[in-house]
Amino acid sequence: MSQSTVTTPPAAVVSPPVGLAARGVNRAFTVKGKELVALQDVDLEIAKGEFVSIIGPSGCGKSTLLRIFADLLPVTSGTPVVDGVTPQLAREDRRLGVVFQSANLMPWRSVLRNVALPLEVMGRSKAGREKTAAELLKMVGLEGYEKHLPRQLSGGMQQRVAIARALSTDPKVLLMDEPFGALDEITRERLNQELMEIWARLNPTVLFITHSIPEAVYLSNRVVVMAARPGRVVEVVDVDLPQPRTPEMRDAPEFHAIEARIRHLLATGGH
Ligand SMILES: Nc1ncnc2c1ncn2[C@@H]1O[C@H](COP(=O)(O)OP(=O)(O)OP(=O)(O)O)[C@@H](O)[C@H]1O
Repeated sequence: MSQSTVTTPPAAVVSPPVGLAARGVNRAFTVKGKELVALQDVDLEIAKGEFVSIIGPSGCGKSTLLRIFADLLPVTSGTPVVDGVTPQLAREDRRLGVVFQSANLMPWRSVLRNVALPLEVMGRSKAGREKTAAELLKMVGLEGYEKHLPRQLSGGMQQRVAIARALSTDPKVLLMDEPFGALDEITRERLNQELMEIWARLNPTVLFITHSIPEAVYLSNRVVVMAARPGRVVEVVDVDLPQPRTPEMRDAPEFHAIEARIRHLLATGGH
């Protein structure tokens, strides 16, 4: 083969590996005979290991998009990609962890046995799954609470258990739907900090839904701003702040400038 026939490698080889992607994703619902467009032409590429938040008004399709990635909802058209494969494959291969606003713990199971549940379903040995669960509980700051029942924990502690459970299968992708939305501001900021530490340590791809602009800015590499009717992406804002994030950064002018940009996009819907 002569030099002149050597071609450059295809783009797929040189572009960063895909953590999450939506390619031309549409999702409609029929409500009382009328079509409701929950997501219109959503295009999004999130690299492996990136932390991306979604913010937008109620009904703009944030949860719909997350549910599509979680394989809880099919698309009407378009292609969702999770860790390089389909949502279904990613779920079956246990590459996905999901955390919702409500911890959804089993009330009769101890904290340890709640965290170990996905591993139990996978058929992991009792000793193995309890060891993993205990390590994860330590990581989320709940060492010593293994034998407690969920009702004996505060809301913030219950969400920590839910995060530990989502991490139990060592997922490559973590989908979080307003996980701290029901918590008070102090607890929320503490959990933001802990989540940052977990992310730095395990480096999963994270998609995080929030209604809080400071939370989105503090946690993320990028913030996806959405608008409603039809649900669509308005702009993806880069958060050009150094890592690791520290609480003092919340008071920096750069932080406030990014917050102001997002607030403007939310107010105008990008117009
Ligand atoms: N299963 C469903 N059947 C009919 N309509 C639905 C269904 N799920 C969502 N929708 C509609 O799709 C739109 C987007 O809903 P979605 O829950 O994704 O919004 P959201 O941005 O997450 O809102 P919020 O911030 O209030 O949680 C809304 O108008 C909602 O009513």
